[in-house]
Amino acid sequence: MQSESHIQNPVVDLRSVTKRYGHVVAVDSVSLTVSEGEFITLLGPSGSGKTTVLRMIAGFLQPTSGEIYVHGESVSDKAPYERKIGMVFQSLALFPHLDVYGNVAFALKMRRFNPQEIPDRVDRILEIVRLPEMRRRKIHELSGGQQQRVALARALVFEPEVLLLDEPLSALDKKLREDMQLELLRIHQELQITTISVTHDQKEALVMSDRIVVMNNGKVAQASSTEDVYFLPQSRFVADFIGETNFFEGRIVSFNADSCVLQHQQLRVVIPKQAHFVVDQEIAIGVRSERIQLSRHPEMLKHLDNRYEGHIKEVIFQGDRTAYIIQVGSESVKVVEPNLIDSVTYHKHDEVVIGWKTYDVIVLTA
Ligand SMILES: Nc1ncnc2c1ncn2[C@@H]1O[C@H](COP(=O)(O)OP(=O)(O)OP(=O)(O)O)[C@@H](O)[C@H]1O
Repeated sequence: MQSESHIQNPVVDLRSVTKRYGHVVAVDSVSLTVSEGEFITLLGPSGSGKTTVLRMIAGFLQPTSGEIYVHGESVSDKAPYERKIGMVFQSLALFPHLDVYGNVAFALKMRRFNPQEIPDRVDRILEIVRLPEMRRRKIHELSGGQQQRVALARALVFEPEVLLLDEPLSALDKKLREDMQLELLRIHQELQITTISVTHDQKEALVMSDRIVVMNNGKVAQASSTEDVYFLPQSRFVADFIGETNFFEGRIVSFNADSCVLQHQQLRVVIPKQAHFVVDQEIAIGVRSERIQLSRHPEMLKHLDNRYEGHIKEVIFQGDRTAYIIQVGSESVKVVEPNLIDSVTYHKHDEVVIGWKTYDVIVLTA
């Protein structure tokens, strides 16, 4: 799935890595190359194998088969502390009896840095995570966001080649999590450290990453740039996991110049033509909820290739936007609109027309 063309200076390279626990295949033949300075995120539902991949890279777990390389060298026989990898866990794992300085310095002492170098190194990294004045505070005297920064400083202070982040922001409330995402981005831009992060929060993955690796059942479902994962999902799983998508399955019934017509029950949908399509072929398509236009007046959507009449079945107010469930024949279609005025535009039972352009249709290949 991953295009090899953009890979420059590979830092971490997983080659057909599998991890089994008895009959459970936690990670199933994952191959992935991470370039120097890249920020990639492993994204997927609970149990899809994200943490297992990260723990194998860190050296806390051994692959059942396959090989992991860091800077071209196999790391199979290296203990975690020999791998030059910094890691921040969800639990942070800070030492409560040590102050901020002691926690950060610990990472250097453990790696036997010259004691004379330690104070300067700690001070430099505390500047970068913006905690210099907190040096002598105990961990319980810090806010959640500040503790997060200490954990990050401890993972970065020995200048690792790779930074691994295992859901480090998931315990924070939404506002703080968003602030810390930007903070992490800033630090990543400043240090240019190759980073592999794990999350099941799609927004976090989209905000932070250069590339997203979507995992499902221990396998890589798609590894692409953030924009491609969103705009060009390759499978129903990816289109469903990231963003909100309406799916239709049907048969191709006819062809036009650069489009063709899919029959899905009573709905005829004009979709972009692909070279391999033939009449009667069964395919699945998706249409993002935010791409569907909605109006009370059929003439307003006259210009769209795909137009259907229906009525509002449900209104779900979400503050900045409203989701409408619209009954179109026997189908329920979800449409999302931003709230641009001080009231919800449509109400239950309203007769409406919905529509979308041919190129708003995502053809799902898998
Ligand atoms: N020590 C273990 N023994 C048996 N099965 C395990 C073990 N560790 C993980 N698994 C299984 O391996 C699979 C992948 O687990 P993993 O923790 O990597 O998933 P994850 O995507 O990180 O999930 P989450 O988002 O919930 O942390 C799951 O089915 C899990 O139950």
